[in-house]
Amino acid sequence: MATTSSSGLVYAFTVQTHITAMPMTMPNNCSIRPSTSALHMAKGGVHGKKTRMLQAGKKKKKTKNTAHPGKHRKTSNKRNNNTSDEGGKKKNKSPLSASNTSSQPRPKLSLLGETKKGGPPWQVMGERDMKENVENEKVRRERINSGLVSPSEGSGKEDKQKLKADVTGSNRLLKPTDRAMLSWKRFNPAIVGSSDLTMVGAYLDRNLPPSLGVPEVAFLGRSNVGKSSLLNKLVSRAAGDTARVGKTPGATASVNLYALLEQSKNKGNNNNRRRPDGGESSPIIGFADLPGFGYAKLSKDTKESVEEAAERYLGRRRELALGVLLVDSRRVPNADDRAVLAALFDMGVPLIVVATKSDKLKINEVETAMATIRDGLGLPDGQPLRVSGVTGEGVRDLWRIILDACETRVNELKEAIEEGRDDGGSMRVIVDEEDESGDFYDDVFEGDEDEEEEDFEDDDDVVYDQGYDWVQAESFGEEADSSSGDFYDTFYEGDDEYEGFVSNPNGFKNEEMQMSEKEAFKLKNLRLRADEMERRGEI
Ligand SMILES: Nc1nc2c(ncn2[C@@H]2O[C@H](COP(=O)(O)OP(=O)(O)OP(=O)(O)O)[C@@H](O)[C@H]2O)c(=O)[nH]1
Ligand SMILES: [Mg+2]
Repeated sequence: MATTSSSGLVYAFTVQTHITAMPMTMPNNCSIRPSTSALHMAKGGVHGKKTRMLQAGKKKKKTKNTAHPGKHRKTSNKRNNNTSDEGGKKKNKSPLSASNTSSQPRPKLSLLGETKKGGPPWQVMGERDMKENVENEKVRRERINSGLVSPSEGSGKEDKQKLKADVTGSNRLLKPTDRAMLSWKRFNPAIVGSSDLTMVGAYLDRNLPPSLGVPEVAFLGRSNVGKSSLLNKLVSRAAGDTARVGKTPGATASVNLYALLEQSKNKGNNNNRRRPDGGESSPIIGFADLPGFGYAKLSKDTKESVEEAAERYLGRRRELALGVLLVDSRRVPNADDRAVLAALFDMGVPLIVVATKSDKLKINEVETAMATIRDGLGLPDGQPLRVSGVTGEGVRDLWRIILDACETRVNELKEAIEEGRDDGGSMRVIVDEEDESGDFYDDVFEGDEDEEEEDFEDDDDVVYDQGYDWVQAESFGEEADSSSGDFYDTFYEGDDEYEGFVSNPNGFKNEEMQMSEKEAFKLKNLRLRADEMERRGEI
């Protein structure tokens, strides 16, 4: 029943009369380049010949392209683990471009949202697949009725065993040390709270922020576009629940790294930073709030170092799963926006463009505003995604895209490791041996199982995969009022010496069991659904 992806992970289990798990390949499948015209509108051009990434229109120093080509190749290849020394042989290459290295594979660039015209960008199962599933189920039932299969198969026992074997098998493809990368899979945005987000630090030096060992999502866009507010909104599920994501002019003048922590059973209690075994909560997704570009008030030097920090992060951060480019929904995209889009594209960073402050648009302005951004940036249908850091519009969709992108990035890294293109590096988090018992996770998951039963009782079309059942959760996305801004005062306080996460993984010793239980539950749910279809005479 469960299908494994080409890279071995058990993938999306999409329900809606869907009996078979489908690979969730959204980001790679949706690969699309921005239209050529849009790219060429970016000052400096697509290939970065004349532009630094965050400085649209600025001329690049010649020496960077000619005298030391290898320097930039090294930079650009970090993300893709490319050690080729052919740098400089080809002309017109972006110093940040991984795409121009011929001999090494690179992650496919994706602009999310291309999958289905008019439909959500994450739609993964077409009508044909659904029909096929229904046909398969039909055949299975006929076989049961005609006595061709054993009662145990009819009761789903064999299916369950196969499912378990599939899940277990694909889990085994991951080394225990890699499993920490999958922690986000159990994350449920429906119950996230601001206390789950912690600042790791602000970085403006030559080094990259410390690795959290988990996939990361970067927010970038013009200054004041709403990056921090949106990040806030992602983790603030109720009115007044605001994370400490900074806002003072130029506050985001460094790469501010946040960690979303694993969720504990008793939500909303700050003391739950500690697990029952005394260890600290581990991160499951990293969020980088990148410096806003186009911020006129910064001095030239500061601006340059800020841009360099962002550029370094984007070009080298191997765990970067998704870039979220924010544009103000009321404005026409400018050269900066296009240059950043082109640079991200060139670096092979999967990308979603979101139009912020959608609450400020009147209903009759929405369509035109979105079309203006789409045309201005050469985006595919379905983009930009409309979001509001005030009302929470688009936040659910963004979460889904983020989680999908995390999955894809983990798979890419895993493949790279398996093929010897990557040594694992910082994503290989050391597993704490004391966690072997898995008691903590038994405890956590006991409660979740019940929640799931409730969620899937209804007859609505449910589309979920790998625990993305939050799509249905009613508690999610409560409309909240605007954040006051007071909390920004404490933005930098006390965070300087933060060092909780880097070597604090806990692995998923019990993950096999949890996943097979989860899959078994889904199977049960599918059977109920199939029964209902049969009752209605649909199969
Ligand atoms: N109405 C409305 N206002 C918003 C929204 N998002 C942000 N704002 C406001 O826009 C201003 C800038 O928001 P920030 O989130 O600080 O923007 P930023 O992109 O992080 O800015 P920098 O860190 O300076 O780059 C603040 O006054 C926010 O309250 C939104 O969705 N709707
Ligand atoms: Mg900010």
